[in-house]
Formats: sequence, C-alpha cells, structure tokens
Amino acid sequence: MFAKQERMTDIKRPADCHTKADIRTAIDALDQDLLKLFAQRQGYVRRMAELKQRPDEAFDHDRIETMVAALKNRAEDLGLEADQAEQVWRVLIDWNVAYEKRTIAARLEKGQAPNTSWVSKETR
Ligand SMILES: C=C(O[C@@H]1C=C(C(=O)O)C=C[C@H]1O)C(=O)O
Repeated sequence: MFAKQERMTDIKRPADCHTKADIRTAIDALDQDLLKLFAQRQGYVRRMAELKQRPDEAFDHDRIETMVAALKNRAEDLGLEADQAEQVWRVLIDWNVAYEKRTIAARLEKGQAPNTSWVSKETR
C-alpha cells in the first residue's frame, strides 16, 4: 500500500505577491509542506535503520552520490540552483547517516536483532 499523501497548500504565485506579508504567508505555508515531507521522509530513514544490520551500512557512498547528482539535475529543471539543492540534501543525508549509525550501534549494544517486533509504531 502507498503512503497517504495530503494535498499541498494553495498559495499566491510569487508575481501575485505585492507585500512582504504576502510573501511570508506563502513561505510559511510552503515550509509547513516541506516539514511534512521531511517528517515523512524521516519515517523511511528510521525504518532503514531498523533493517540495516551494521553501523557501517549507514553510509552508502554510491547511493548518496547517485541521488545528489540526480537531485541537482532535477533542481535545475525546476529552476532551483543545483548548489542549493546539493547543500540541503547533503546536510539532510549526513544527519540521517549519523542517526542510522548511532541507532544501529545502540541496538547492537543491547543485543537486539534487526527488524523485529520492537519496531516503533510511527515507522510502520
Ligand atoms: C536511507 C539510506 O541511508 C543513508 C541515508 C540516505 C538518505 O537520507 O537518503 C541515503 C543514503 C544512506 O547512506 C539508504 O541507504 O538509502
């Protein structure tokens, strides 16, 4: 089954914004959407940490470089500077790699097997 996707907020186009308040309203609405997407994405990273067996699996160089290259290309198609996309995603991915490493290491220290019934409810 696919994850449920809520509809994004309706906002004014940049050219239809005539005040700082108009622009800030749009930015705040978009930030709420971004936050939901980041939270949704994080659910998959938590699940990945449950499925991976060893801390050294957390960092997957080839996967990261393939993703970043694809995201940079797509960003340019969308009119977003590739450099901005790269920096945002590298911070996000670095955080996730560190999260996976410490989560897997902590689980191993407790002697728990991966992917068992202790999986948290929100990541299912
Ligand atoms: C989610 C993964 O774990 C890490 C986190 C990634 C991410 O946040 O997209 C990408 C690569 C991984 O090193 C993965 O291996 O795909």
